[in-house]
Amino acid sequence: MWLALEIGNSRLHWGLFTGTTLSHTWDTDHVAESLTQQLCQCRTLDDLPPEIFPSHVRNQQIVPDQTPHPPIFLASVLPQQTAIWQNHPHVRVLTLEQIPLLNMYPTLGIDRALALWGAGKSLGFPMLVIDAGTALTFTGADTNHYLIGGAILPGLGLQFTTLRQKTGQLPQVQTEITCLPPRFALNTPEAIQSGIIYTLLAGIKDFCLSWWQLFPDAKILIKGGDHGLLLKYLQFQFPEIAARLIVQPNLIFWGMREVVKFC
Ligand SMILES: Nc1ncnc2c1ncn2[C@@H]1O[C@H](COP(=O)(O)OP(=O)(O)OP(=O)(O)O)[C@@H](O)[C@H]1O
Ligand SMILES: CC(C)(CO)[C@@H](O)C(=O)NCCC(=O)O
Ligand SMILES: [K+]
Repeated sequence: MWLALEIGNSRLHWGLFTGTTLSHTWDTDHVAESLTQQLCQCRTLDDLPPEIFPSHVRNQQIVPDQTPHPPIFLASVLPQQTAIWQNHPHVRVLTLEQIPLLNMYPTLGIDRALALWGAGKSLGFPMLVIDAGTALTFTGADTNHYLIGGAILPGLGLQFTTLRQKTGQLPQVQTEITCLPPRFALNTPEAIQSGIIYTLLAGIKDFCLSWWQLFPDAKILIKGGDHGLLLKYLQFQFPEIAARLIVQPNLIFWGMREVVKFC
């Protein structure tokens, strides 16, 4: 048994594995340093506090009582959080060197590399992964596992938030709406929704088409906290693109499973 921990920009993503079987996933808030010190004392899974091992997972009773604390394999894009966790006796920090993708550059985010590796190893290369997280990223590799590259932009939530924070009179607007706003809007909330959502959808479409120009028929997978919303909007606006995207929220854990096999 082992735990997979991805430290994302907004929150922590956990996976509980038995060998190569991913039995549960859950998300928690980032933890304070004081809590990780408490975590270092935990000897069994049951000792873990509910902030880390929530009751809805514990109550599944997938873990026998007194199960010794399993190793935690950690992938992080937050150096400060990595520093807090790396002294934990059960934590093993994963690095880019452990991922067999070719042509990686030194500052590539490990979340991008792992998601791409997990996707490609499971469903085949060439592969493009769209991660609709705090940041929205595109990351692709060819048949030879050679990183073609990608792109990084502010994610859906961040676009709304920064617009409010960096202007004097723009309000916070809902990111979740039931139907698309009018393209040419006559009120502020809908003007913001129109601007962000239509440009984001056009951008995603354009990246997908460019990918299929390079690799016709190649797969594109989508993950991340905003994948559901974006896919819903895409279905309204570009249904033929939406129909070709494959949703897989657990790509990072698939990537970690591939890498941990060899640890
Ligand atoms: N329960 C939730 N808590 C936080 N964010 C959520 C939640 N549900 C959906 N989201 C959306 O998910 C986005 C963050 O995505 P995700 O949880 O994949 O982030 P992350 O992994 O921390 O970020 P990243 O991997 O980009 O660093 C936010 O824009 C937010 O709107
Ligand atoms: C782009 C993010 C923030 C997405 O989580 C992360 O992968 C990261 O910090 N990447 C480093 C820069 C890069 O991937 O080129
Ligand atoms: K991510």
